[in-house]
Amino acid sequence: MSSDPRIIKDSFALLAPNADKAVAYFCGRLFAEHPGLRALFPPAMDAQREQLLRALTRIVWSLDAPDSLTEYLGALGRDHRKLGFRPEHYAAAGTALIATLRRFAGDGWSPRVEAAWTGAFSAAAATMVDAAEAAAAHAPPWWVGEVVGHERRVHDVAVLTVRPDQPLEFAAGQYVTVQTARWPRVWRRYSVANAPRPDGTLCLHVRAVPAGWVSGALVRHTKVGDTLMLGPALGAMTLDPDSGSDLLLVAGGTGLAPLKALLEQATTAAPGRRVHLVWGARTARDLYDLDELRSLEAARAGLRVTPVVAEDPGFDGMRGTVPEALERIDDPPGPDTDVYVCGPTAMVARTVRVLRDLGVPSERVRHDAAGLDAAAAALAPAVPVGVTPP
Ligand SMILES: NC(=O)C1=CN([C@@H]2O[C@H](COP(=O)(O)OP(=O)(O)OC[C@H]3O[C@@H](n4cnc5c(N)ncnc54)[C@H](O)[C@@H]3O)[C@@H](O)[C@H]2O)C=CC1
Repeated sequence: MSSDPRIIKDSFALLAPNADKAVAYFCGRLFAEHPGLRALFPPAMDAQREQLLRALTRIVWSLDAPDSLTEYLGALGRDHRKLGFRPEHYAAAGTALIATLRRFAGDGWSPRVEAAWTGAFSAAAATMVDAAEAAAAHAPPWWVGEVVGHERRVHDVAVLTVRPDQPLEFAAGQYVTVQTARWPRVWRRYSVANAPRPDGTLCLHVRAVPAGWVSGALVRHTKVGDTLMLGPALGAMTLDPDSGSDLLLVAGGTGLAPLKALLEQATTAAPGRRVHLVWGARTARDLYDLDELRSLEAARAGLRVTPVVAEDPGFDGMRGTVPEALERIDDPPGPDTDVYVCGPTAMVARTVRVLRDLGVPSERVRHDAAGLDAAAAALAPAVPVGVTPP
C-alpha cells in the first residue's frame, strides 16, 4: 500500500454526500459486468452494501497504519473464501470501484488520483489473495457447525452451543459469522462467548432483533441437531498477552458474549487476576446469563460480577445505565486498568466518554468499534457506527 494516502483520503471524502448511491452503483456495475458474481450474495443486498462501505472506509482510513491495514485485509481475504471469492473476482471489483470513484468524485478525479487508487487497490487485493491462499493450506472456507445446545433464556435471547465439524481456531474476544439454512448466503456476526475449549464447541448469545432474519431464525427456528455454516474467526478485541493489569469488562445486553470469553481466558491464564465485569441490561429479566456468571464468580478468585439494570425500579442491585454505573462503582478504573467495552453503539460511546473522564488512557480502552471514529466522522451520513461520543 505505497500509494499516497492523502490523495486517496481526499478523493474518497468527495463521495461522502452520495456514499449510499456510490455503493449501489458499484454493486450494480459489478453484477452487470460479471453476472456470475451475483450468485455469491443474498437477494437483499442492504447489509452487504453497508458492510462494503464500512470496509472501504476502514481501509482508506488505515492507509497510514500499514501493519493494522495488512492484518485487517488478511482477515477480510480469509473471510471472503466462504463466499466463493476467487482471485479473478478481485480484478473485477477493482474495475468497478475505479469506475464508481471516477463517476462520483466529479472534478476531484484526475489521472494522478486514478493512479493512486489503482495502485492501492492492487496492493490491497494482493494482500487479501495471499492471505486467502495461505489459509487454504490449513483451513476450510467455512465450517459446518452442529447445534448441540439451544437454550431460550428469555423470550428473545437464546444461548446456542455449536460444534464445528473440524477445528475452528479462535481467540477469546473474536467473533464468527453464521449462516442458517433458512437464509442462504446471509451471514451475520456473533461473538464466541467462551474461551477455546478442548471439545472445540462455541457458545453464541443471540437476541432476536425485530426484522432480524438470522437472529430470528437462530432464536426461534433452530433446535439441537440442526446445522449452521460458520465463517472463520475474526476481530481484534483480544487480551493483551503481556498485560497482567486489573481488567474491567463493561457489557451491555448480548454484548456480554465476547467479554465473557475474555473473562474466562483471563481468569484461567492468570488465576487471581482482578477482573470486574459490569453487565447492564434493561430489566432484571434480561440478565439472561447471571446464574452462570455467579457460578464463575464463586469459583474464580479475583473475579467480581456487577449486574446493572436500567428500567426496573424494583431491582435489588445497582440501577441505571452502564455508563452511569461506572461513575458509582467502588473500585473505579485507574490509569493502569485494561478496559474492554461491548454492547449497543450508543452505550459504548457513552462508556468511552465516562472512562476518559475517569482518567483511563484511551489506549487502555478496547471496543469492537475501535478505529471507526475517524471514518464515521468522514462519512457521517452513511456509516451509522456512532462511536464518536455524543
Ligand atoms: N450477540 C453478540 O454476540 C454481540 C452483540 N453485540 C452488540 O451488543 C448489543 C446488544 O444489544 P442488546 O442486547 O439489545 O442490548 P440492550 O438494548 O438490551 O441494552 C443493554 C444495555 O445497554 C444500555 N444502553 C442501551 N442504550 C444505551 C444508551 N444510549 N446509553 C447508555 N446505555 C445504553 C442499557 O441500559 C442496558 O444496560 C447489540 O448492539 C449487538 O450488536 C456486540 C458484540 C457481540
